[in-house]
Amino acid sequence: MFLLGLTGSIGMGKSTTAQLFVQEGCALWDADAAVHRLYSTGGAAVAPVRDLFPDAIEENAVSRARLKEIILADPTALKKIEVIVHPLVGQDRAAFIAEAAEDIIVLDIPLIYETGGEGKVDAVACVIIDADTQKERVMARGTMTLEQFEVIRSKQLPADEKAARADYVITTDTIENARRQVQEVVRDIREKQRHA
Ligand SMILES: CC(C)(COP(=O)(O)OP(=O)(O)OC[C@H]1O[C@@H](n2cnc3c(N)ncnc32)[C@H](O)[C@@H]1O)[C@@H](O)C(=O)NCCC(=O)NCCS
Ligand SMILES: Nc1ncnc2c1ncn2[C@@H]1O[C@H](COP(=O)(O)OP(=O)(O)OP(=O)(O)O)[C@@H](O)[C@H]1O
Repeated sequence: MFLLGLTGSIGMGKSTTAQLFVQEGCALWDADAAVHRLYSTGGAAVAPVRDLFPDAIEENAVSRARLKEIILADPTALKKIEVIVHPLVGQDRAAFIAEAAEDIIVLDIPLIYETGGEGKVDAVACVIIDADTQKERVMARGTMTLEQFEVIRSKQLPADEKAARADYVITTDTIENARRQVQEVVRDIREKQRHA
């Protein structure tokens, strides 16, 4: 079993590329999706977030809209939320890995370098696209203001630094190109595993 970390800056194409790995027969665990589960009604992050930021709770779930307002108003808020969320995300990931049967498990982890996660995987693939396209794509989603996008981006390691540290770099200019690169990565890993 091979653990491949998939990372990249906000809006550079992690989720889209992750689905291309699934189409090549890889299992996928998604850190952002784990956060969604943790924030939803009954999720393990709801009570600890409520203790710190009661205004972030709506109908017994963590409201991302409220959380974004809080993060924008309070520069220390995101760090406090991360202290709650990241250990819970780690537990979710460990449970997934223990269950998976595929030969390659892709772990979609936006903050793999920022959180020291690279030591827990066998290799890292990083998606990359130029900064103008990144901004256009994030703004086109309509889920964040430019200011919110800049806050998040400023907390992330620069994209070129991530790419320089990664074992594989996937350019997300078109889907077809990204798919070819994903197939190449999968072929390389399966080849190496055969010789291991
Ligand atoms: C800031 C929040 C409310 C924004 O929610 P929203 O639904 O608008 O965006 P989403 O969760 O899809 O995040 C978009 C992208 O922002 C980036 N991002 C999210 N959290 C962080 C963070 N703490 N530091 C840096 N980048 C981050 C990631 O690239 C992510 O893919 C939300 O991301 C959050 O609660 N983050 C804290 C938890 C966390 O650290 N998650 C990161 C994965 S473990
Ligand atoms: N290879 C590609 N070719 C063309 N468009 C792409 C490609 N990959 C991603 N995109 C587009 O870029 C946008 C962002 O992609 P995606 O949601 O996969 O990014 P992400 O890195 O997962 O984002 P986030 O960090 O915010 O979770 C989407 O609109 C998607 O359609």
